[in-house]
Amino acid sequence: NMLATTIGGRTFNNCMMNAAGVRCQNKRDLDALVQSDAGAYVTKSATPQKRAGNPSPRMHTLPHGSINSMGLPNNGLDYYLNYVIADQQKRPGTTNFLSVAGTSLADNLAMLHQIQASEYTGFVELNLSCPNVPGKPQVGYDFDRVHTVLDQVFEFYTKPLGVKLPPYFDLVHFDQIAAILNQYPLTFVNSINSIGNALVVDPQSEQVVIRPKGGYGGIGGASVKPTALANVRGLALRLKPEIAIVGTGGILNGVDVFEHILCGASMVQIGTQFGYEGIPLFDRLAKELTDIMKQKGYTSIDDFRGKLKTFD
Ligand SMILES: O=C(O)c1[nH]c(=O)[nH]c(=O)c1Cl
Repeated sequence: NMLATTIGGRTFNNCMMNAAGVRCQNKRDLDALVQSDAGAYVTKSATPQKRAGNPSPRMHTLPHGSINSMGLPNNGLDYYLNYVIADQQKRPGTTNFLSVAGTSLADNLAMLHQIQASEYTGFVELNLSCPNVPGKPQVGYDFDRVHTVLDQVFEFYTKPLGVKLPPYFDLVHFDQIAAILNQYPLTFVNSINSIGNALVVDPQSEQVVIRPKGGYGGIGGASVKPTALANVRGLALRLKPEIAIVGTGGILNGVDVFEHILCGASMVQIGTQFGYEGIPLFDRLAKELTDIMKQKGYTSIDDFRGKLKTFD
């Protein structure tokens, strides 16, 4: 079909899925994704143990996007690992994404050892970009740390793995992170996570809109699309072809999916808008994207992936 895509030798019948953290924290949410037209699902980023996360209000939505400082609330790795293993037994041949976000290198390594030893055969998304754990810097902004983490992970981890990156805002940083990532057998890179530590103010109440960190949180939604596309394109132009790109950020409509693919994405993830719209989003986006492709005479996303033109 027109929306099929392949990453790491696995074929998905739809190049669209949820972004980690949105409507994917419990079995009910994940079952809804399994039943939907999404090409895959990703589970809420897991820590080794169940975690309550930051105090509420910790998420706020606005016309042009969302701000969140959830603080990694999740049911713990066992919950999600059991879910994805049960699902792969029920639906052999399907591939999904298990997201892990340890708050320390030791936690990340422990979780990956557990997954390596398990019968899980799907993808792992190693989240190096959570901006909301108080006192914890984003690994993705410390290039030496990224090197260390990936060195230690690939000492033992042999199953398909990708990393979730924060947005970068300097072409030199695209060069630097790509030079590191190209040294590893990564299956994919997911770009971007929310734009971290933004501040939303309510002028009427003269107050911030979320409790944690004095109101600071990660931004998602329409306003981050130009940054998301810049990162998808920046990585597509620099990463070795074996590393697929998952494009995340600012997708509301089919045309936004089209733009992410044009910039080099093989799969796209939708967060903020999926939070608003729920499961019907995937049918709407599939129809809108298919219509765009038909108007342009494309029959597969391979026809235009990465083919963004410049003026020269
Ligand atoms: O606060 C969160 O749970 C969170 N929020 C985000 O916007 N990105 C992340 O990776 C995570 Cl882990």
